[in-house]
Amino acid sequence: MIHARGLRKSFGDFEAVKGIDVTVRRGEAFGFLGPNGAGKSSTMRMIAAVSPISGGELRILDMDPANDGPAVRARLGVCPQEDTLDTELTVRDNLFVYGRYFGLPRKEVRARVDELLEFVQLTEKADAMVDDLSGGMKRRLTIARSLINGPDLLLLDEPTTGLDPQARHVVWDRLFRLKQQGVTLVLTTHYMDEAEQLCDRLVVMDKGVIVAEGSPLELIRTHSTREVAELRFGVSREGDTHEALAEKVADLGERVEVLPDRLLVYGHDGEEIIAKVHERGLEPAVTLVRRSTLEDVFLRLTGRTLVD
Ligand SMILES: Nc1ncnc2c1ncn2[C@@H]1O[C@H](COP(=O)(O)OP(=O)(O)OP(=O)(O)O)[C@@H](O)[C@H]1O
Repeated sequence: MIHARGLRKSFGDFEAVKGIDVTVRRGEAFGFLGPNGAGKSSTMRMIAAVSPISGGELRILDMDPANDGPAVRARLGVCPQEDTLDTELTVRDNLFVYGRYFGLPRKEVRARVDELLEFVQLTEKADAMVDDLSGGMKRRLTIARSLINGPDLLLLDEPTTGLDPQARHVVWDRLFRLKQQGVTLVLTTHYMDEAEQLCDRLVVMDKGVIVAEGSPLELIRTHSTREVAELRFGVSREGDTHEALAEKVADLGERVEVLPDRLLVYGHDGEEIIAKVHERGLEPAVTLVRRSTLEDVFLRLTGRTLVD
């Protein structure tokens, strides 16, 4: 579905995407995970055939977006990061008008609109104006709009950014269903939980390059340990900076990370690590054992958290 080799994007002297290789296969959910400014949106815009590539090679649906832009775009569904719904139209008309842009016959669009409203659970809002919808509903409407042409490939740029937890789960549920229906999904996100929930395979991007690639599980297995013991210390005694505390527990795990508010000790058995911390007379105010996540992978590979 997507084949990119050495793909680059520059804005003047600034190189936002520095030669990345990406392959997306039919039917998979593929993610670009990375913090703000990693180059995810720039990549997505090239894939959507709306931004010319600055270098390398890119084929979308076995076509060249530079020469076959309209043909590529006709087979894509695009859910952009910003809300681009038409506020002067009703929910139903937003879909109807968009469907007509693709040259679909009226009758066919009408049936498709009803089907999509049902799918994104907005049938009851069909005649409401867009401004009267919640953020989550608007996002679902944008997803419905991106599906109007029955796309082979659906591109979603940060599909749940700005939504509250419940609204995010509803969007995830819909995307999950699309995946089950065999739609190829390509999404960008800076939420590691979103990447873990939805993506079969993903690349971790930072500063325009790909720093890791694989399934969420493979990435975690390759770049992190099974468990993580989180230690939060209260007001520390003189000399007990986080760095000093980190040294005192360094041998308890395979690796220790120092964050502004806590220490992360990576190892096989988090409970055992915490027991040993106590044995040494160190008394963290709060402890937590959890499994490793993609956030830990990112931290390992870049020395920063995704939120940073
Ligand atoms: N049109 C543009 N002109 C100049 N610089 C740009 C342009 N678009 C993006 N950039 C720069 O390219 C870099 C990558 O931006 P991009 O939007 O691709 O990142 P991102 O990973 O999608 O981040 P975000 O989550 O903030 O969208 C940033 O430093 C950004 O400032």
